[in-house]
Order: sequence, then C-alpha cells, then structure tokens
Amino acid sequence: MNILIIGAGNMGGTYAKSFLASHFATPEELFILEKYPVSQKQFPELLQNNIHQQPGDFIGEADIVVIAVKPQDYTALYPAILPFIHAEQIMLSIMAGVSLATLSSTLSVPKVVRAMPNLPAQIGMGMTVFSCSPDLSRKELFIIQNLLNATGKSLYVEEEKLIDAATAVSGSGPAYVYYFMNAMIKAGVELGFTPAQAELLVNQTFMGSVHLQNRNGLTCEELMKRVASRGGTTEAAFNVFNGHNLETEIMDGLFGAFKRSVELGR
Ligand SMILES: NC(=O)C1=CN([C@@H]2O[C@H](COP(=O)(O)OP(=O)(O)OC[C@H]3O[C@@H](n4cnc5c(N)ncnc54)[C@H](O)[C@@H]3O)[C@@H](O)[C@H]2O)C=CC1
Ligand SMILES: O=C(O)[C@@H]1CCC=N1
Repeated sequence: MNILIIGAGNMGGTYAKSFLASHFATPEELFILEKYPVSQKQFPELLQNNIHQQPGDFIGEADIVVIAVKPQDYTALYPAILPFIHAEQIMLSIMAGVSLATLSSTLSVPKVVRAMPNLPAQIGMGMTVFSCSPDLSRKELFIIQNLLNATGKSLYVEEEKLIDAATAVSGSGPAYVYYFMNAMIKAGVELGFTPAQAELLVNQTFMGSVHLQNRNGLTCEELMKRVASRGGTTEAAFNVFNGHNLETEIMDGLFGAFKRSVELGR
C-alpha cells in the first residue's frame, strides 16, 4: 500500500518514521511531498527518489494521503494537488480545525479522515482522536486505525466536534504539561537547585505521578488528597493555586484552544 505524506515537519516526519519502523510501509511504498529540501540525514530510511518538492503524478499513486501541513498552508496546497487526486484515495488530515466537509469539498473526494495526534507520537506514545466520512468501508477504517496506532493510542469518535475538543485536550496538551513542568523547574532553581537537578526532580515527579495514576485506579482528586496532609505543605500550595483560581484558568485555556480550533476551520 502506497502512503504519501504531505509536509515533513514535526508531525509528518514523525509519521514517516513511525510507518517505516512499524513496517506498515516499506521504503518503496512511502512518499513525501515537502516544499523545502529534505536532507538524507533527516530521513536516512527514506528513498531519495520518493521525496518530492513539487506536486506530480506520484500523488495519484498513493492509496492514503496524509496531509500534515499547517492549516494556514492548506489554502495554497489543495489547488496544487487537486489535479492529481482521484476519488478512490483516502485523505487523512491531521491539520487542526480543517473539517471533513472542507477536506471533501476542496479535494473533491468522498473518503476523508480527520485525525488529531499529539507530539509524543514521536516516541510511539501519542494519543490520536479521529473521525471520518461515512464513505470509508469498515476495512478502510481499520487500516487507518492500525496506521495511527503505529504512533501510540487512538480513539475513534463518531461526532466530528470532538476532534476540536481533542485538539484542546490532547493535541495541544503536551505543551500545557511542559508549561507546568517549566514553572516547577523555575521554582526549583529559585529554591536553590541547579537547573539540571530541578529538571531531574520535576521529570521524575511527572513520570512517577502519571504511572501511579495509571496503575492504582484512583482519581486525580483522590490522589491529590493522598499527598496533601491537613495543614501541611501541599495544602499551602493548593491555597495559593485556589486563591488564583488556577483550575478555572487552566480550563479556560483549554476552552480558548477549542475555540481556536473551530475558528481555524472557518
Ligand atoms: N505539532 C504538534 O504537536 C501537532 C500538530 N498538529 C497539526 O499537524 C500539522 C503540522 O504541524 P507541524 O508538523 O507541527 O508543522 P511543521 O511546520 O513542523 O510542518 C509542516 C510542514 O509542511 C510543509 N509544507 C507547508 N506547505 C507545504 C506545501 N504546499 N507542500 C509541501 N509541504 C508543505 C512545511 O515546509 C513544513 O515542513 C498542523 O496542521 C498542525 O495543526 C496536530 C497535532 C499536534
Ligand atoms: O497548536 C496547534 O495549532 C497544533 C494543533 C495541536 C497542537 N499543535
């Protein structure tokens, strides 16, 4: 099965590497369309002849076309690839905001999939939420899910609106985690640790906390209670967080991301 990836940036590049590493595609079956030169060093696994800078007939030879350019670049991209696209191909977009209806109408194809992955896909620990047009067969849907699972876990949703919600929660999510980690590292340094020491403390704290939550089946609120002793240090931190309505602020941030995903689709 031939797979074409359009846009070999963070996500497109990750998909190329994952599809090859999982043996979902052989190097002969994997094609890249990237407007900037791609060096051999960047993707040593790829065949140089399969890397293109300009649209061409190779586009029509792909069974699945992954669109991994920024949503803002899609307006320039689709007219350029349209002459090579045909109705049997499956279009798999990971662009934030761009709806199934827009994909289908701009590319004149019935089989479209909209997926929202996240950056940990780079290490096979991604989370992808996806939805598709009714024109995909069950078998095609399974193929797409297998493909997405090469980068981590995936969740199929019937309701497309949930892709905008997933963008706000898991798509942008890693950046929120790094934001919180960064703040903790900065505080650790102010409290006397070297940056390397503070990073170690924070990394291990995040890793241990997530694994514990995964394993023991307790909710986050129950676990928070297990850490916070009455009148103790954690409670002192929570008092400051609550004084600033931090939980509401974080939720508002996610609602802002959701709103932007909907806006990008217009
Ligand atoms: N970075 C992330 O964590 C996530 C990104 N996404 C979505 O994935 C998409 C790509 O994001 P990134 O990989 O971060 O962006 P990126 O900027 O790293 O990669 C996009 C690539 O597309 C190429 N490109 C742009 N126009 C092109 C054209 N006409 N023909 C060929 N190549 C073209 C660019 O040169 C660039 O290499 C976006 O739509 C974003 O919404 C989704 C989930 C997570
Ligand atoms: O920030 C963005 O627009 C993209 C979508 C989700 C993560 N990055």
